[in-house]
This record gives sequence, structure tokens and C-alpha cells, in this order.
Amino acid sequence: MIYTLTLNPSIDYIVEVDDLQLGGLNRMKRDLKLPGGKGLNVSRVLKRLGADTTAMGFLGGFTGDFIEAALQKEGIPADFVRIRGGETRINVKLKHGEETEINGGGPPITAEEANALVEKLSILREGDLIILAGSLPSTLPGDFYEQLIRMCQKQGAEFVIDTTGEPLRRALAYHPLLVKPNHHELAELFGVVIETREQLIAYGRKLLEEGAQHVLISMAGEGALLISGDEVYHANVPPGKVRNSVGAGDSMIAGFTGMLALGGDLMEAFRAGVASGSATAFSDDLAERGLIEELRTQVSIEKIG
Ligand SMILES: Nc1ncnc2c1ncn2[C@@H]1O[C@H](COP(=O)(O)OP(=O)(O)OP(=O)(O)O)[C@@H](O)[C@H]1O
Ligand SMILES: O=P(O)(O)OC[C@@]1(O)O[C@H](CO)[C@@H](O)[C@@H]1O
Repeated sequence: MIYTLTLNPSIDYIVEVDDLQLGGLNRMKRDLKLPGGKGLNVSRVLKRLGADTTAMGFLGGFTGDFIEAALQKEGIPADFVRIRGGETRINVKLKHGEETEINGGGPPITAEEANALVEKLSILREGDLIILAGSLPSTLPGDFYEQLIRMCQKQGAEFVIDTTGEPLRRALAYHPLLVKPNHHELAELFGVVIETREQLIAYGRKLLEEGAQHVLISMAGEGALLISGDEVYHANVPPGKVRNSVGAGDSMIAGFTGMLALGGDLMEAFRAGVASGSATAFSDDLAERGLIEELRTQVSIEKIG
């Protein structure tokens, strides 16, 4: 079973305008409300790929009800802690030729609610994988991800972590199955400017040295790098019209881990990851299975190191 953990989920409110007038009245051309948050996105794509998944985390208020109903409609098992002190955030994704994102801070989580989540995670067993994804709510301790990782490992489960900064850095020592920074996150993590592919690979290798089992570096339209052991692979992205990049990275994690869970090898997982990321980039919502399958045949992988 692949569990996903989203400590700070969201409704993603996607708003499209023709010509954004800052300081003026804008009329929406189109809008869409989707369940969001990184782990939730991973679960939604895993489900479409036919992998077993359960979504976990915190939900509150009417926005939390919306997300629960959306997951139920898609047949995704969910086991969230309901919080009492606020509503799950609404993140605005503004499309105006480019994409501008305004993410909320998220509601407060009490110590009691945090403990309730820890209790729920006692269900994890050997053979399970948990994907910890997204920002850490500011009311939780800075080492909360680390606490959860230690606990999951005691129970024999593997983990993937997709977050930024210190929580990501600290998680490396626990040997995550996968980390997937994009090129900007990788540069930020090491406080450097990365200009060449060689530099990307060098910093990706550092993540392996610090403990990650596999490193995926996503580069949006430039494809992705997989660094594993002494080997480095590059995948191209298939051609297509970009409609939405929100959740492309999460879809990539779903494709990669889902394929491994379904018995695929590392190269098949890499290919499925890239195809899933691109299928989301070419869709209004997250990728559907049909498009992922179609794009999978168009991803070519080259060993470059
Ligand atoms: N413009 C694009 N064209 C084709 N494929 C894309 C494009 N953008 C993203 N993808 C696919 O999705 C993968 C992940 O994208 P990206 O590098 O943008 O991740 P990310 O920054 O973590 O995304 P997000 O945070 O928006 O979910 C890429 O490696 C690629 O396979
Ligand atoms: O604020 P965080 O937790 O870093 O990111 C949240 C978020 O931007 O990530 C997802 C896309 O990856 C969206 O569904 C969601 O709105």
C-alpha cells in the first residue's frame, strides 16, 4: 500500500483571466476548484494508475468537507484527522498567460491533533511506502517530518519525501527511497546558483551521498534526470501543449512509485514518472491514465553518466 501524507492540503482554486489588470476589476474566463496539496495529488494519480493508495493528513471546515467528498467520488480511501481550529486553506492558481500561485498558510494544528495523526500512522507495516509531501504547517514542530519518518521506519515502512529546505535535508539521513527536487529547489537547498547540467548532477549526487536511495531532478519542459548509484540518466519530455503545470511534480512521483509498486523496474518507473508529469502538464486537472499510457511510449531515456 502506498500511503500519502499531506499535512497542509488545499482546495486549488484555478482562475483564468484573459488579460490581468492589477488594481482593476477582472472577470474570470474560467474557474475550477480541485482537491489539492502534494500528497493528495500523488494519491489521485496513483489511483488512476491502478496502484493501491490511502490519503492521510489534516482536514478542517467546509473546505475539508469538499476535499473528503472529492476523494470519495474518485474512490480514493482517505483517513484524515479532522481539525477543529480552522479550515483547510484555499490556494489560488491564477492563469493569465503565465501561472501565478498564491498559497495559504493553512489552519493551526494542535498538539492533540498532531498526536492523533501519529496514532493513525501506526497502521504502517513492512512493505508499505509512505509519501510525505508538501509544506509543514507553521504550528507543527520543525522536526515533525523527522519524528514521523523515525516512527514509520520502526514499523518497517519505506518513505519518499517531497518538501523543501531543512525538513528535506534532515530526512536524507533516513535513506528515503526517492527525493525529487526540481532544479530550482536543488539550488535553493544548497544555497547556490546552478547553471549547467553538470552542476545539477553534482548537487544531485550530494543528495545520494547524504542518504537518498534515488534522486529525480525534474526540469519542467527540459525533462528530468535520474541519479541512482553511480549512474545518471536523462529523459526527454514528449511533445504537447502545456495547459497546467500545477501538480506535474506530484504526478511524476506517483508515476515513479506507482510503477515500482506494480512491479516495474527502475527504468520503467522513471519513464512512467516523466510520462505522468507531462500528462498532467498537458491537462487541465491531473493526468488521466489514457494519456499517461500514450506518452509513456514517447519518453526516451539516455544513460549520460
Ligand atoms: N512544460 C512541460 N512540458 C512537458 N512536460 C512537463 C512540462 N512541465 C512539467 N513537465 C513534466 O512534469 C515533470 C515535473 O515537472 P516540474 O519540473 O515542473 O516539477 P515541479 O516543479 O515539482 O512541479 P509542481 O511543483 O508544479 O508540481 C517534468 O520532469 C516533466 O516530465
Ligand atoms: O504550499 P505547499 O504545500 O508547498 O504546496 C501546495 C501546492 O502548491 O502544491 C500542489 C502542487 O504541487 C498544489 O496542489 C498545492 O496548492
